[in-house]
Amino acid sequence: MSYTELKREVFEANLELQKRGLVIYTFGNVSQVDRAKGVIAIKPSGVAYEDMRADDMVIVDLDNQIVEGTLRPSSDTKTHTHLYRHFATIGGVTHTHSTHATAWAQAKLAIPCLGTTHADFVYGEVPCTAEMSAEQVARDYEEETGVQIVRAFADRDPLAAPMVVVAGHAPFTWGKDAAKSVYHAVILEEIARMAFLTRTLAPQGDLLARSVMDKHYFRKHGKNAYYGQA
Ligand SMILES: O=C(CO)[C@@H](O)[C@@H](O)COP(=O)(O)O
Repeated sequence: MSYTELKREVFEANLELQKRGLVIYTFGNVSQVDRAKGVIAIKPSGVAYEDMRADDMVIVDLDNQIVEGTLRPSSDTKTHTHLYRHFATIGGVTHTHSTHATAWAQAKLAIPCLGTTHADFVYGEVPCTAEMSAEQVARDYEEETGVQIVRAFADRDPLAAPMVVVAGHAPFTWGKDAAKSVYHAVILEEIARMAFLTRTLAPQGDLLARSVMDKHYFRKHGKNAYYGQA
């Protein structure tokens, strides 16, 4: 894929965030990796969606060095590249501050699987990362955000739950490409809203029965050796 094609795909995925109501002003960012070239295209930092053009997307290598572009890459770039380096199967990453997913992140709570809507997309809970140490924050907040996300998936397949809420911050999602990572961001905000409302109605309510979760998730995604550990 040429840089022009990569930037176009990432540009359109970023615009979809705004179309879906997941971001305001300059919040959030989407990227996509070209593993053959060892680069990503990512939204420029601080640029409003309505002012953005495809050529504004910044090409960065996986060591966070700018390869092409005149604008500053997103301030979250190091989190994106950390995920590409550690999750070998992903092709796109999305970060938003969508309201309900961010509320779960700020509450430092994983999003429980309370219904089949959740189970259609995520096997088990949507994890919440552990809080960072003061040393990690001082060292490099964005890189350490990636570290915390990878740690949250130490015993989970990142494709079994292509999303996470970062404690005290907001959600990150991923997928096979930028468009799929945005799709997962839309799904995450909806299941986060449903879980919040469900917990408001029934604070002590039960999780979805494991047999029902298995049926719904495996029907859509198939079963592999990973499952049974979540
Ligand atoms: O997470 C944050 C800030 O907490 C960022 O997503 C948000 O401010 C957008 O930053 P960028 O414009 O991508 O540098």
